[in-house]
Amino acid sequence: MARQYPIQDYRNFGIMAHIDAGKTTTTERILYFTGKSYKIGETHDGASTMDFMDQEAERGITITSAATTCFWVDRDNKRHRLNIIDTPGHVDFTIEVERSLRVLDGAVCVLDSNQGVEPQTETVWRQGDKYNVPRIIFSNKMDKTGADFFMCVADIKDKLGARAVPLQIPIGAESDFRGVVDLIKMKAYTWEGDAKDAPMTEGEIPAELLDKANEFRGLMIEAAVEMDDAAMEAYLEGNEPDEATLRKLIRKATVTRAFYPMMCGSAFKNKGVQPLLDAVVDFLPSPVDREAYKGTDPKTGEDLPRKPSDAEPLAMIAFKIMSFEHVGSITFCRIYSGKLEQGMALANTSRGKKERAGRMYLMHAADREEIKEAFAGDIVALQGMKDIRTGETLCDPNKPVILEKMEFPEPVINLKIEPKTKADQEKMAIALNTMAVEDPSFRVTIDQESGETILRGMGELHLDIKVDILKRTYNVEANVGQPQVAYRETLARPADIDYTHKKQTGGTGQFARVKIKLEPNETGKGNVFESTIVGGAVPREYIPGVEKGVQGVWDSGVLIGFPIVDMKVTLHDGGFHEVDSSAIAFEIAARSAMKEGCEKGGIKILEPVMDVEVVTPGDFVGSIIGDINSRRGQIRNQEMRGNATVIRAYVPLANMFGYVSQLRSMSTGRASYTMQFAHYADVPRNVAEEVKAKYA
Ligand SMILES: Nc1nc2c(ncn2[C@@H]2O[C@H](COP(=O)(O)OP(=O)(O)OP(=O)(O)O)[C@@H](O)[C@H]2O)c(=O)[nH]1
Repeated sequence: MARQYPIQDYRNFGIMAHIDAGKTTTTERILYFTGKSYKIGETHDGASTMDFMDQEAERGITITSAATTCFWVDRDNKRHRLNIIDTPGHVDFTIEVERSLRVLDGAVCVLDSNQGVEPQTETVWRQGDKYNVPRIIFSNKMDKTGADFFMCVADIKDKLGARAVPLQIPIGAESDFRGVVDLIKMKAYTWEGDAKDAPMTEGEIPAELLDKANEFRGLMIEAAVEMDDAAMEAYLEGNEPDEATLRKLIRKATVTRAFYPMMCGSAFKNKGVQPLLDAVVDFLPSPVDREAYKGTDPKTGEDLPRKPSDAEPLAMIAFKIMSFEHVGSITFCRIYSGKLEQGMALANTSRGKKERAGRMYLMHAADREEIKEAFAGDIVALQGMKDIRTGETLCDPNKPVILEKMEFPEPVINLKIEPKTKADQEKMAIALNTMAVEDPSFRVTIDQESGETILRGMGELHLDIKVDILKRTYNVEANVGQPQVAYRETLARPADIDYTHKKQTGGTGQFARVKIKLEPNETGKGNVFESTIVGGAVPREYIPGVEKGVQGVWDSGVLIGFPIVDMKVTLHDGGFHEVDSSAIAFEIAARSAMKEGCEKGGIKILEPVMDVEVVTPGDFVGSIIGDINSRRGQIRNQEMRGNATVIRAYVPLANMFGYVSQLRSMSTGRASYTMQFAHYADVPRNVAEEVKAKYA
């Protein structure tokens, strides 16, 4: 069967926003208007269709990024296939935002018209910049008290340094918000009442808005004609581009990110959503509007870009793995090139494994549709993949390629967890394994010495939710410890060690001698092991044993039991015994040499430092700054955002526990904060003593 929809008519897009700007509501209205969602669910009453996990519905935030397929008919009666990728807005889940941005072609950035650009709007905006994602801005909540569209336009320039070009202006605001003026058509679109089935009525622009509409239409046209010399010339001669040309120019500007079209409405009151869908189709890129996707040849390491075409060999990225009741694990993939058919053999080139395409689905908001084949540009859900992780490439085994990888941040918080019974122990192991596969920013480790299970994640809330899932979805009874900072250890000074491991107790003895040099590596460069042995002082087959010993010490740490980072180890000499040497002997020797070397060179403790942003009314600035200082924080800057003050600071994570409630009580609940991992830094001497006393 051939493809049903030309790739040019696909729109793979996401919706991004600060928490509570209305992303979920906007998504649901889109699903309603595209005819796929039959019931409008409100986020906070648990009936939402996108937020289908209990934990999300209860907390009223979106954690998972589900992909949803729907269709929109444009003004020429052409059906377009929309794949919506939901992205969460909470800082603890930036990883979800990043992975969504990696696989979508465009995005709608939802603002709260009363708040303008909020801290997380800024974060997701910058992430969008990182992945070159074209965007449309939707100024939502125009019905809310204090809603101000023009403030939002200015805010985007001030805070994001981005050029927003309104394609609409609002008709009324706050409780008087009635609709929008379309500056391309120069018509008014209004909705009578707030019902979801209220018809959209086209009419003339209200007289009192005509001047403003003309002013903004002028600005829009000026911005658009910059995209084309002929159009610019014609415009300078007094000829405005016609409607079709204007759309074409705006599309070009959007796709190349010359500017960001700006729309407005109220998702909640069902106003402005249909024009937003028209804009998605008119201006956001289709898969073919983006450059060829970067890839490398797994054998040669050479560049091997893949064009968005069915004629190219199959290549896709697994961007999300989720388990569903009765179905098991589902792998969401974006097909970049080629055609996928049921039963096809696949290569996971990132992992060097074979897979087979079993059942395949298109996911709609509440149901799924089984399909037999899929094409370049599609987002498909595959059932029954054997061994795959987020970010890995699946492709035609005869035309192997590895598509560009995703970056995952290191977890900064640890949580000890202890199952209550033996039965819980077994359930927990299976559950944690599934959860770690689903979320690459969540890791599980078993402490080698104590045998304890440690959950590692991006923040308190992140791990809180994992524990919740464990208890409720998997029915595991467990005792949970206090969240702990994920410290790191690193070498202070170089050290050279000559170590001999010798044992002679009946039977075969053990012998291994290693000479290793330990050096601090550049910050952030990670651990490196190198062997410069040439003359066979350590036979080649024993070198992996040495590396294993070194790695073991890196993993377990030597001072406080946290992993060692940024250390370079060079094996440059050694010795062996014809009979008594073995890989194990060399591993033991390397381990002891490492411990001796770390002691000689000295170990420093590193702690994660967070980039914290507090938004507060002016009255509380003094006490908030005082408090940050007392948390060993370092104020970076302070500026006004609307009528609020924004304080940015670096604060050690260790001193951020329970900050929510402290901030709340300092500001009578009016200040809010967000934070994300910034970097690791040396722990001051007095604090190091405390940390040692606690963990050593
Ligand atoms: N007045 C008004 N309220 C809205 C509008 N859109 C959404 N809301 C409300 O704002 C709140 C947050 O909306 P959500 O859609 O859950 O926002 P979100 O951005 O998905 O939030 P997270 O999932 O937590 O990131 C809810 O109480 C909505 O009912 C709107 O257009 N006008």
